[in-house]
Amino acid sequence: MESFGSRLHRAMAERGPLCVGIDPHPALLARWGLPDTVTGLERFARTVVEAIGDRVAVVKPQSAFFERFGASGVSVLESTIRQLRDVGSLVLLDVKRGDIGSTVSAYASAYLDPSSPLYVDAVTASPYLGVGSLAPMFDLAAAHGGGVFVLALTSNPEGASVQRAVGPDGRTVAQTVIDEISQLNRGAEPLGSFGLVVGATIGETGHDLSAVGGPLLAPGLGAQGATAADLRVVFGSSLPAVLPSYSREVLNAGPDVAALRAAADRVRSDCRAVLSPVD
Ligand SMILES: O=c1ccn([C@@H]2O[C@H](COP(=O)(O)O)[C@@H](O)[C@H]2O)c(=O)[nH]1
Repeated sequence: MESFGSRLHRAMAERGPLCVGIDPHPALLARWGLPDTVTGLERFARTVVEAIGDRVAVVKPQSAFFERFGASGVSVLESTIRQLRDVGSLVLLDVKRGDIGSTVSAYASAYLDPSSPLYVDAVTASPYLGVGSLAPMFDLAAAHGGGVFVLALTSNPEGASVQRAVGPDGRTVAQTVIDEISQLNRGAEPLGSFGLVVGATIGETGHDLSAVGGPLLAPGLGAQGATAADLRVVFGSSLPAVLPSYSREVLNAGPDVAALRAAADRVRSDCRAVLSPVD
C-alpha cells in the first residue's frame, strides 16, 4: 500500500503545491447569495468541489463549519469528502483533534479507518496532551496509507504563548513537537506521512525544521495577511516540503466556478514561483 507521504508527493508534483480549504463561513454563504442553512452549506461545498476538486492536490474541509449545522451538516461533510475523493484530490480534514490515547483511538477510527463514513486521507491533530497521546492516530494512519498533520507553530498570534514556552530541557514546546514528528518520519522517502502545521504568518521561526522529513502545511496565506513571498522567510531550506493552504482568498472569488478556478490557479502560481522558481 502506498503511504500518504508518497501519495502527497505525487499529487503535488502532478497538480502543484496547493491546498485549498472549504470554510463555509456565514459571511461567505451570504456573499455567494446562499442561505445560512444546510441547503446553503451543501451548495457551497458542491460548487467548490466542482470548481477545484479535479485540479488541486489537497482540499481541506474545515470540520467546524459543517459541524455547526449538527448531524445534517456532518452528512454534507461526508458527501463532500466522497465527492472530493471521486475527483482525485487528497482530502485533509481540518479537525484538530487530540485527547488521552484511548479517546484518540476513537478519533482515529472516525477519520483514518477506511470503513468509516468520515474516512479521509489525512487529519489535523493537536499535540497539547502530549505527542505520544496521538499514537493511535499515527498507527492507524500508517496501517492504511493515511497522514496526520500536527500543530507546531500556528498562524494565529495567540499560539506563541503556548508553543514558544520553554521546557526544562531548554527546547520550546514547538521544537519538542517538531522533534517527535521528525522521529516518526525517519527514513521515509520521498516524503514522510506525518506533517506539521506551521503558519505562513509567523516570520522567521527560530526553530529547526531541517529533520522533519514530512510535509509542512502552511495556513495563514491570503485572508490572514501572509503572502507567498513570506514562505521563503518562514521555511528557508525546508521550502520543498511546504504545502501552502488558502481558504478565504480563493473562496471569496465564488460562486462563479471559473472565477474560483482562476483564483486557485493564481495562488498556486504565486506559490510555485517561490517554492520551485526554476520550473
Ligand atoms: O495554524 C493554523 C491552523 C489551521 N488554520 C486553519 O486554516 C484555515 C485558514 O483559513 P483562511 O481563510 O485561509 O484564513 C482555517 O480553516 C483555519 O482554521 C489556520 O488558519 N491556522
